[in-house]
Amino acid sequence: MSAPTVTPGLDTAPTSHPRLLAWVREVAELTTPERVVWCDGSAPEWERLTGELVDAGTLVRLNPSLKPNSFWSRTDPSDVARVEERTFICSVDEADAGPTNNWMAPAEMKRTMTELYRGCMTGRTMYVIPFCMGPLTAENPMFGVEITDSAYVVASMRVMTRMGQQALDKMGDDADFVACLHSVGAPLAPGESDVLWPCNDTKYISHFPETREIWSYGSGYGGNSLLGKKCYSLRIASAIARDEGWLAEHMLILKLTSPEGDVRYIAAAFPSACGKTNLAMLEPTIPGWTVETLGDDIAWMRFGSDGRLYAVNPEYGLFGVAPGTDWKTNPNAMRTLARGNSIFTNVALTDDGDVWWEGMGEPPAHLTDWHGNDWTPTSDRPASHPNSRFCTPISQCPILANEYEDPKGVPIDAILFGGRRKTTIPLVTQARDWTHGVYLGATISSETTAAAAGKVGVVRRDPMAMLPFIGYNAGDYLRHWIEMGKGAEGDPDKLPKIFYVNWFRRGDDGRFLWPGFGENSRVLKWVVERLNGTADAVETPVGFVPASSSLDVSGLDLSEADLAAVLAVDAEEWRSEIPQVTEWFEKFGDKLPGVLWSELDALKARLGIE
Ligand SMILES: Nc1nc2c(ncn2[C@@H]2O[C@H](COP(=O)(O)OP(=O)(O)OP(=O)(O)O)[C@@H](O)[C@H]2O)c(=O)[nH]1
Ligand SMILES: O=C([O-])CC(=O)C(=O)O
Ligand SMILES: [Mn+2]
Repeated sequence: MSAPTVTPGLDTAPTSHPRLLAWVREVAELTTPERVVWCDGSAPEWERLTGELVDAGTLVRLNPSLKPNSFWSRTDPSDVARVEERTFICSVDEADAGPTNNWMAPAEMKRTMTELYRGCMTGRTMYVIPFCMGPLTAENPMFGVEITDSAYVVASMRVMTRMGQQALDKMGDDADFVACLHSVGAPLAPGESDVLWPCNDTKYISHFPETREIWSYGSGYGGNSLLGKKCYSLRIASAIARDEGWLAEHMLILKLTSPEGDVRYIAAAFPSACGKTNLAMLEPTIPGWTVETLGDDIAWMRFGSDGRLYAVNPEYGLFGVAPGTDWKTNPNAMRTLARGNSIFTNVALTDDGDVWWEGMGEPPAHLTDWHGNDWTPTSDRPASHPNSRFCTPISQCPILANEYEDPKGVPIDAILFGGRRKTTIPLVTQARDWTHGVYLGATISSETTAAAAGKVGVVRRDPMAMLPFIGYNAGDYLRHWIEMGKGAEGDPDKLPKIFYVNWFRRGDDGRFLWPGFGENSRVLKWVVERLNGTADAVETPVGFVPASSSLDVSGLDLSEADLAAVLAVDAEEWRSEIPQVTEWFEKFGDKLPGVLWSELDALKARLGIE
């Protein structure tokens, strides 16, 4: 290595952006890849990369007559979900990471990770992916560039973001961008053959909010490696949004049209694997209502000149939970996937080259499971991983709303918060006002799911469904939400109304009390009628719940007892939540807005405590 080495691709960049060129060179010198490839986002590039991944065995091409241009992949069994324990907010000041994030000083993290990155792309290709979150036609397009040594990441980023030459051209020579560095952390010695899913036991998902950089190492799983998604559009963007007076949220966006043709836009925040994709693509069971999709995971919301809050989905694809998705629960997802152009990860493979997962009706007599082993219905292990995912273009969604490409976004009428709780939380509750709504969001409780590594089913507080995604101090985040309640130019009347839903309440026998999925349209109808002032509600200590006659349950096979149980506000259950909420709020010290303590005090008084 005495003569200066020339890395193929390094000196033939399709851009003259000085900062970008300098950064790419610096990373290449550190990570020593075999070659550098600038991704153009073209169809031939997709063909080439997926072809190479098929040759390597990382992808298996599905039967083109069933799932055209689609692929099956299996990860290393240790690399199946987000790793919250290994996710860091490296703000200069530790206090800025707050009580809910892991923190390390930026210089120390960079020292540690630089050593991990040194030579980490040896024997591999380094890809440069210019991308834009949100429409390229936005007034201020939100650019990023991801460097990665994973072709799977490149292919997935092509589905999930607007990327390639179009983004690079739009960036010109001086646009700002979030620098996103990713490596699977698995260099190849000369002659060493690759494994199907390279990754490293050491993992870091690090964010530098001040310099707007992301460094990810050791994992190929989407939530850790598709850096435009959680890392940029939630963690980094939430810090930008705090500074600039907007919101970056873990929310779906949908358009709801009533039989009379009235249009409402609804955003909803539920924790990971708690129903956003399903609600966003819902097929209403009540006649005359239609739902159209705008987004299923992330919403960026800014005030418009009319004082209303407008939401844009920054993503270009859907990275959805596979298990539970079928023609009964989410037919629009099935139609989207039937159009092909998708990557399936950790689902099961059928003998005729299609995909299968739990919740998709009767299993076939034989499958290849997500470990690559033979599987039959007598097996005592699931064929798909509970966090197996489909990655598919949102443009294929048959009910995608026209407004999807509008850089201005859509004016939000209602925000739903929600979580997965077996008990306590009613099907739907309307907040008394914005501050009470922020209280409800701040105290969301939900059972953990397989979307993150760790124990499943543990109830935890998940503020605005953003616990793993707030890129700064969560106390400051809640204060920011309270501030947003003043509205643009002090006009709070134009703010969305806030509701809290729970599709997951169970009876004593363990079954879901509410049928969910398409039937959730009944709850959306009640929400709209509340906005219109036409539906009755009962005031309870925790907010307004539907009067039993005001929720449309016509044609629904639901007993009176189950309806009452799913709407019930049991004061005893709520009183037993109070110590947990108190403990939760105490975590924030003096960062917690005082009005949230006042909300808790008022709730205690209404529950007859003290
Ligand atoms: N019982 C019940 N289950 C639901 C309902 N909606 C969604 N689910 C199930 O919950 C799981 C997760 O749903 P998703 O819609 O993919 O969750 P998400 O919020 O988009 O998740 P992330 O992509 O992880 O952010 C799936 O297995 C669904 O089948 C519902 O209304 N009732
Ligand atoms: O980030 C992921 O892996 C998928 C996702 O939407 C979530 O976990 O909320
Ligand atoms: Mn999510």
